[in-house]
Amino acid sequence: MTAQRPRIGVMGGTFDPIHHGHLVAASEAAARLDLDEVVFVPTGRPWLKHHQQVTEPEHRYLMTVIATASNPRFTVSRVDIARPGTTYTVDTLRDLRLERPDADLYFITGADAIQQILTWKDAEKLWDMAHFVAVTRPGHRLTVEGLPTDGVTTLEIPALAISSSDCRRRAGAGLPVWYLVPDGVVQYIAKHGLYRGLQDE
Ligand SMILES: Nc1ncnc2c1ncn2[C@@H]1O[C@H](COP(=O)(O)OP(=O)(O)OP(=O)(O)O)[C@@H](O)[C@H]1O
Ligand SMILES: O=C(O)c1ccc[n+]([C@@H]2O[C@H](COP(=O)([O-])O)[C@@H](O)[C@H]2O)c1
Repeated sequence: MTAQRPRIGVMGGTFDPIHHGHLVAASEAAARLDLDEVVFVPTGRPWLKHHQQVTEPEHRYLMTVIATASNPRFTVSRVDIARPGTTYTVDTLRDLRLERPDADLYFITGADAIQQILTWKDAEKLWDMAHFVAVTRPGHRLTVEGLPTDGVTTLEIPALAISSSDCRRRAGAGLPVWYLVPDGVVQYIAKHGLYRGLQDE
């Protein structure tokens, strides 16, 4: 009998900060697609967010570690923050495949991100590197029109109308972010004074 290849979810994001919407997306994808692990990959320099100020990678990485620490199936990778220059998913998947040649990768994206995927660098190469899991997100229509049908699975997940930009705005305005992000992340934001005095993006 041949051993089954490990099934690894990849949750890429800027995570500025990581919030419960990200965690529910990863948890639901893991349960429904029978994933052995979900690797969270904080971006280094996300090119589609060049119009906004992005918190330094080490803070975003540490918040992601704090948020995922209690889940034995969740891990965090430094591949994107360790690579100099702009972050592209084609490089993320190449690096992860080198680290885990034995595994099948499932890249998890929200409805907003999947809509843009054809504009991503080397988009045509992505379908051979991973299977894509497009999850529902409040305020965004989930459509996979024009994408290869065998390359993408759509998944309805519990709706959490949370965004990192709203969390940043709230923290900047002195409003609570309790229960939008994990408790340890609330404390990390306060400890390091993140998003304080943030201008409107
Ligand atoms: N509430 C949510 N429900 C489902 N998916 C989400 C949710 N929030 C983010 N995602 C998905 O998680 C991935 C990473 O998102 P990202 O780190 O950019 O967070 P964000 O909340 O969209 O940030 P920002 O508000 O700064 O744009 C993307 O694929 C995004 O679509
Ligand atoms: O490869 C690209 O060109 C590309 C463009 C935009 C976003 N991505 C990836 O999509 C994931 C979510 O990105 P974001 O900007 O919504 O946080 C993250 O892993 C990014 O690296 C990738």
